[in-house]
Amino acid sequence: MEKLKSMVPDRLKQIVADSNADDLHSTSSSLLHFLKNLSQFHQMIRDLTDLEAALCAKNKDAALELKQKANKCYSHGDYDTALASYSQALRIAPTDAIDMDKSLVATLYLNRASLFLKIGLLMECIRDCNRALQISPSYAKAWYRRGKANAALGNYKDAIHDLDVAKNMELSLGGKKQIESELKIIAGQYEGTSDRRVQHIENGLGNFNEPHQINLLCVSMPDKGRGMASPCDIPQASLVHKEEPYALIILKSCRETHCHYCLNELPADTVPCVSCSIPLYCSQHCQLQARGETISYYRTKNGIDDSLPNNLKEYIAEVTSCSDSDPYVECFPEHKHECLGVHWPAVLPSDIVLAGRILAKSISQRRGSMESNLLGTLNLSHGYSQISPEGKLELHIYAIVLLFCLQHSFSTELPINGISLSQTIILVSQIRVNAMAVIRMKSTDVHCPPDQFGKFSHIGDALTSSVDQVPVGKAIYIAGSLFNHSCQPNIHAYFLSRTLFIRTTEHVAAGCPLELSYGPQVGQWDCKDRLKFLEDKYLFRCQCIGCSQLNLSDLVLNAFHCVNPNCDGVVLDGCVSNSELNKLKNFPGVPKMQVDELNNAHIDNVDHLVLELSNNSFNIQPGYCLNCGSNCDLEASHKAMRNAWICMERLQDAIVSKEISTTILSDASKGLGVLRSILHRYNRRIAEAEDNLAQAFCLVGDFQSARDHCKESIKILEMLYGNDHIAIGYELVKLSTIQLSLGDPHAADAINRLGLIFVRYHGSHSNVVFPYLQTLKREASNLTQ
Ligand SMILES: C[S@@+](CC[C@H](N)C(=O)[O-])C[C@H]1O[C@@H](n2cnc3c(N)ncnc32)[C@H](O)[C@@H]1O
Repeated sequence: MEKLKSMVPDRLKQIVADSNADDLHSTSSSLLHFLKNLSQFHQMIRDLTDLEAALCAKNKDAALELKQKANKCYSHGDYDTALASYSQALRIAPTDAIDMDKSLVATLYLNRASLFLKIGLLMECIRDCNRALQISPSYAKAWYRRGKANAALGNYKDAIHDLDVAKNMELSLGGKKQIESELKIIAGQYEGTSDRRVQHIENGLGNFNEPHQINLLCVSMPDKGRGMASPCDIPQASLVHKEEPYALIILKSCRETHCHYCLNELPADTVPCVSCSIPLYCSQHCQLQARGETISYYRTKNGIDDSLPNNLKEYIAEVTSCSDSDPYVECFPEHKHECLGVHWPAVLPSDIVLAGRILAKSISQRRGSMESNLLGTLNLSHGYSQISPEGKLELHIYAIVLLFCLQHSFSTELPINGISLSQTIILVSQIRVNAMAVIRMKSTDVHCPPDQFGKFSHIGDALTSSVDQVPVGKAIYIAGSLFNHSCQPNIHAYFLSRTLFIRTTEHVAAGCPLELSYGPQVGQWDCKDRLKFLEDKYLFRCQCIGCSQLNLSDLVLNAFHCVNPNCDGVVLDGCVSNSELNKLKNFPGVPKMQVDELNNAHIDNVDHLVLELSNNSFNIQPGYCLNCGSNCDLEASHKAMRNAWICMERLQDAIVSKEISTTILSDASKGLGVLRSILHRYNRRIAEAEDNLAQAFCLVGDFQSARDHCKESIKILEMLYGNDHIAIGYELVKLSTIQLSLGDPHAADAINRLGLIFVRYHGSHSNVVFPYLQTLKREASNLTQ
């Protein structure tokens, strides 16, 4: 890309740099004309679309090699490597490949099923047997393994059926005898037990039904374009919006860990794409939705003996039909056009591949050339004119490259000309402004990751955990795109599988705008950092209340301590004070801060500040205490802060490597002392340092110190975010697990409080979004019993 960009003549670069949304037709045509005459451009397209050169095509020889490696590791007891190798072999094995008279894919599923049986992953074993049987219904060994796993699950009736079928399919006399003796044992176990049948369901999308009856209003806002507003008073934690994505894509960083369709974490029994080696799915259901095809399309000859009793024939039919839990929902198979073994979808940036999915959907829905009203249908805003000259050139080139790649799937249905190119450029600009980051909540044990059953391990009596938000995908939600941003949002967006849910986090009065955060929030960053982020990433200058009116958090978040030891006032840095002054300039004459807010914040001696505010003569000067006016040497303070922070960075590295030495810990504790002496007591860095020390003390097993630091961190965050913010909920997870480790009964209060915060943000979905909540509640009730 960089090379192509550098080859564009300056004259053309200038034309593109000056372009606006209305003349893209001509600028893109000029660039297309130039690139079409460039051999390097054609080479790049060949590299991206040539089947021979692609790394994503299936490869039988490589799959066989991996199968051998996996078998060897399995027999040597190296189960982790064996599992990884079977899964990789499945990923690259051509679906129609035959190995020793059997479907290679069916054999690989069976071998992986044997491994799952060995390591006790019984449901995974059964699912893999089902997959092998869907391809080869007369595969005796697959019926046998299935029977063993069913027996181990206490699912005796099915186990007997499985082994009965296996006995009928087995050709060797010795094999038949062995199965017979197993059958006798299982029949003995079955006698006297009540018939309980474990459901063999595939992984797949859950059903998250919760009705929402509020029809929101789409209104026009003077400074933000269209936006959503409430037609009536809406109570806190109400579900106000639910939507499936128009198009969605997984982030590159999650390709190996999350399902490419539903974006849930991958189980051990991953299902690969049927015709290329890129996507991994959690189930055949997801594979089918994404590709429109599953392995059952590659079924070998049935080979079922007609003389089998009818009940067994019915049983075979039931098992070997597609065993997905959810019926196939007719939808656009979003990966199909990418799935030709070519590797442009793996190489191009996610938003370009997402644009490809939207274009492909539009072509296949209309079965004709790209409709001129595609963008009208989406009706999304874009910020093309605000994009930098460099960015505009890149967008032009990507649009051309994408259309050439897509033409391999759609040929004449997709003409490449000024019209299609200008639409693609606008489409990518719309994606940049409107795509939502799909986030998953991830709980991590400070000591070890959860085991394969999702349980958290205990080290001694310690159970210490933290919660992170991990972006896993990007998606366009058409109605969801109409919600504007606020750094002090009153709604919260979250995702279950692919579905977007939006919930109020406070009572919203009729007519009020409903605004969510596109990322930055008051309490997390100061105003200048939030404005910069939103301008860089979303191309707009934020007009939300947090960025236009003074608030306590923005003043103290990055502030220094007053040099006067008796004063608790705020000393602002140059750039912070500029952005705070801008708020006053843009909104003169309005009392910006509530006296209550300041009093609640327990900042002593703030009367002076409040007085000046209400007189509209508020004077913010960098380096001067807002309370007593003392001057602080900002340069020296910065230097001292940087030095102290070096100790904290060493501690952070040690936490990552889990090697905490006494020296590193004591240096970091001293560093915290320095930070406390130079930074304002509600400076966010102190909270971060306290949190780092809490984690480090957890790791060395000093839970009392960990608890003290965690509490200090929470006190600061409460000041910055407010008491009931989700950020406090995350910190309470840490605090409560430390308290549980100590047997401290206050854990129950912390868990109760965090439960209420999670309900405020996720309503009835709290336990689904954060399954660990139930574990915590159980632990808390054990403690109080
Ligand atoms: C996802 S769209 C939201 C809907 C948009 N207002 C519309 O009319 O389609 C994002 C765009 O809305 C506008 N916007 C959203 N939040 C804003 C805010 N806090 N301040 C200013 N503009 C905002 C910006 O133009 C931004 O690029």
